[in-house]
Amino acid sequence: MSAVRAEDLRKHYRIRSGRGGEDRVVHAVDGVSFEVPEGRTLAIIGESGCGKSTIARMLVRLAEPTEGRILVHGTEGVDRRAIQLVSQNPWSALNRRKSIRHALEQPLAVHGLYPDKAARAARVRELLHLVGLTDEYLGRRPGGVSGGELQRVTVARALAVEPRVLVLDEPTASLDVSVKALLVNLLLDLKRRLGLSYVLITHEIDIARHLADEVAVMYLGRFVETGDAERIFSAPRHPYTRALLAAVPGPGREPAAPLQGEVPSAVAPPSGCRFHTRCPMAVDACARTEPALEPDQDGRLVACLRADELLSPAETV
Ligand SMILES: Nc1ncnc2c1ncn2[C@@H]1O[C@H](COP(=O)(O)OP(=O)(O)OP(=O)(O)O)[C@@H](O)[C@H]1O
Repeated sequence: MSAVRAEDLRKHYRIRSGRGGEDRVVHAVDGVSFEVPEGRTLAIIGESGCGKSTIARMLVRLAEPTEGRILVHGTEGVDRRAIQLVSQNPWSALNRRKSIRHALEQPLAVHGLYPDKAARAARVRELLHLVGLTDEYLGRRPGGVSGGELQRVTVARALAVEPRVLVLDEPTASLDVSVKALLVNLLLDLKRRLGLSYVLITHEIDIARHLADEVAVMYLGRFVETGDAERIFSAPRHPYTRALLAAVPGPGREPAAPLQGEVPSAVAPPSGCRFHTRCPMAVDACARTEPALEPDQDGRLVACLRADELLSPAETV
């Protein structure tokens, strides 16, 4: 059974114009489907504004899908213990005036877990140790702890209710380069030890490279390429994936120029292929016909009218 299954998810936000004008509709997520096998990590990557966080919010039921279904371990109903969110900014996720002990006790109290005082205190210490912190952090407040340590606390807090899936929304984005790798290693370790599955949302390609088993590349509310992480990172096929990866320096390789221009408005996405306005490979048909995600010969899915012509550089040598 899949840890997470999303079927044709959509989230449209209606923005009221007032004064008799027409309402506008933001197509934040516009028909995406995916599965995360148990014990695996799916990374959803793409530029800011493509709809990644909206998917994260729907998965943990902070936002209701406009259409589509979400199943967590086969169950469609809301089970707030089964799937938990770790968000980007630990400072806004935690109450500055309360101790770390309080931050870890709170979810236990909300869900009525460990009602016995001594057992609850032991569980709080256990959670802290799980993320590599010692008892001396219990009495501290968020202000007295570094960013990397604080993000560990938010991970511990998410784990308090024993979820089977974590949604990691830009978990390392607020951290210094030197501590990003430490958090990545902790996440890998926890996944193995606790048998967790992850949905990782990130624009940091390096982080996705380290954590992901599978990748979904998102552009303006839709997936343009999905499949095995190793294959996609070593031989990206969709022009958008290629542009995203080319902008990241690799071993012995200078980064290519970043993508030109901005992601167009999700209120009126471009016709045909949504990426055609920025795509170096676009032909006339791309403005008219929206490409479907089609299987490639190596098992990934690519949504590009020119996919057959676009053998990746690694394959052309
Ligand atoms: N509550 C909302 N009301 C209206 N529009 C929204 C709302 N939340 C998100 N959007 C819009 O939906 C689109 C997708 O936003 P989302 O935050 O999911 O993208 P993202 O890829 O996660 O970007 P970021 O990394 O900047 O968070 C954007 O155009 C955004 O402006």
